[in-house]
Amino acid sequence: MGLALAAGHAFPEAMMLANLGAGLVVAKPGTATLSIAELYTALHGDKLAEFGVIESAVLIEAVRAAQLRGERVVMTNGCFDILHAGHVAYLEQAKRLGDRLIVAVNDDASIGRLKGPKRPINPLNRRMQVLAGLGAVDWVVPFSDDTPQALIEAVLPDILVKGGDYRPEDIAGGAAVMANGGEVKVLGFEDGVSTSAMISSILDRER
Ligand SMILES: Nc1ncnc2c1ncn2[C@@H]1O[C@H](COP(=O)(O)OP(=O)(O)OP(=O)(O)O)[C@@H](O)[C@H]1O
Ligand SMILES: O=P(O)(O)O[C@@H]1O[C@H]([C@H](O)CO)[C@@H](O)[C@H](O)[C@@H]1O
Repeated sequence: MGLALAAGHAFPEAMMLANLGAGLVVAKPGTATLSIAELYTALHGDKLAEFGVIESAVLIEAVRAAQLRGERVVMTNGCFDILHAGHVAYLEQAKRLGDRLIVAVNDDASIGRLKGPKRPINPLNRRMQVLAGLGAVDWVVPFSDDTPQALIEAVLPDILVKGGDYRPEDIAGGAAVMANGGEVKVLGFEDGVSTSAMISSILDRER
């Protein structure tokens, strides 16, 4: 309770935290300690167990809890309109850099502005559903801006990555991640595979 008051919490909130902490400690055998991560998880309950498609406010809480547990959080972003082998290879490579992988996905209007009015082929919910089904992916979060900069600045992952078609200095949000002590990495590139190439190939065959 003293710690909560010293951290600036009001009296009722400090009492609630002290009570929650006491409940956790008495459930342990003998003389026991309590970590901030344990208190945080108890406070936020089931929400932090969520994985898959998630809204940004809940994601930020889940990331903070993961980082308090000592987990390294990796983040990337993109359109992922028609998922292909290049995407899967780079997402698997991304996951191997840490413990958790977040994929931020452009919403439909954002893709229309970026890639033209005939895109996306697949709507946001379907694109997010496919990504969430990959073993390498922990959380999928949508964003509606032209770039994921604001979202990345709020999430502050430990490692920010993009595929090999990017240069580190062109990666939106990279400066904020590095200023926070994180890393920015460009991963491998699977030659000859892209969503646009798949669409062209289908159109050629059907002509
Ligand atoms: N062939 C590939 N190998 C590795 N990474 C890739 C490849 N293609 C795309 N990526 C990565 O996947 C993410 C999403 O890219 P995006 O959805 O634009 O794929 P794309 O196939 O290039 O699409 P489009 O052809 O519509 O531009 C980006 O981080 C990009 O670096
Ligand atoms: O699918 P793309 O074209 O790789 O995804 C874009 O990535 C951009 C990149 O993060 C710039 O550094 C981003 O600005 C854009 O919104 C798409 O997510």
